[in-house]
Amino acid sequence: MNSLPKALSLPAAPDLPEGQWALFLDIDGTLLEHAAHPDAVSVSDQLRSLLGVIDERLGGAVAFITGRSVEVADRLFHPLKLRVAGLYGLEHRLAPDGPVVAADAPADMAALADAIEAELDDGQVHIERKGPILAIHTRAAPHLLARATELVEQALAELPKGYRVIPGNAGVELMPLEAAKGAAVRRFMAISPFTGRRPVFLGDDTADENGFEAINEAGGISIRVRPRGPTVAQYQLDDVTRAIAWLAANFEASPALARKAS
Ligand SMILES: O=P(O)(O)OC[C@H]1O[C@H](O[C@H]2O[C@H](CO)[C@@H](O)[C@H](O)[C@H]2O)[C@H](O)[C@@H](O)[C@@H]1O
Repeated sequence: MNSLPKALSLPAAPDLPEGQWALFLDIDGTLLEHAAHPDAVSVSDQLRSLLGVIDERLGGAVAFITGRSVEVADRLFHPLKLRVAGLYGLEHRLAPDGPVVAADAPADMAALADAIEAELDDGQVHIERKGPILAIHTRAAPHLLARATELVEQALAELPKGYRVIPGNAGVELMPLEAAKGAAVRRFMAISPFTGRRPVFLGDDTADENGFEAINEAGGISIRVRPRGPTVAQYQLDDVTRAIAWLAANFEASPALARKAS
């Protein structure tokens, strides 16, 4: 990853000029407010319907790029079904009704998860087992974040090469190197209906930085929601509410933007 600039104050995301756009969306912290537990988030009917309209307006050039699995993304947004790169790109569904294709991922982390859980020995820490990815959520026990990070770093040192640790939002995740949002964005940009369009990516986390890099390289627009640390994103939006309002203003409501759709 490029070295990140120190500046935290970015210009606010501008209104987009007329053009052929492709839209990539992170889910948690970007479209959905954070909740105490990963299962406690909810999707409003308005958001579901907004995304459905945008998908139609952009001729299907819309994809979730998320750390959630494709299955969980589908469940959250049901009955809306979009294109998705799940597990940070370790799996993807390139067409809404197409198959979910999974990378040859390294071994399941369940045993490691059990060991870390036993070590933390605290009912308030939630360990999310996502097959080859392990997420430790300390939102309900912030005092355990440092210890959780230490345990995951120790596990990383003992694993074969090919993994990395990424800070999450109120937690930490251990994942294979192949799990990278930038690669997921590039995969979509190489196929219809994304190819030839200018990409926009909204994300809010450290794991989104890699996606922002791919977007910047492609001459697109990278937007970090509520930036709290260094970022390569070009623009910012202050919170989830503003991110959704920006999406609506740029891709749904404006008659000028209706002309942008394919
Ligand atoms: O790439 P994203 O779509 O942003 O997903 C990142 C992770 O999001 C989820 O965890 C985060 O959101 C939870 C619900 O608000 C919150 O409880 C947790 O503290 C956050 O870290 C999800 O559970 C992870 O699997 C995703 O990787």
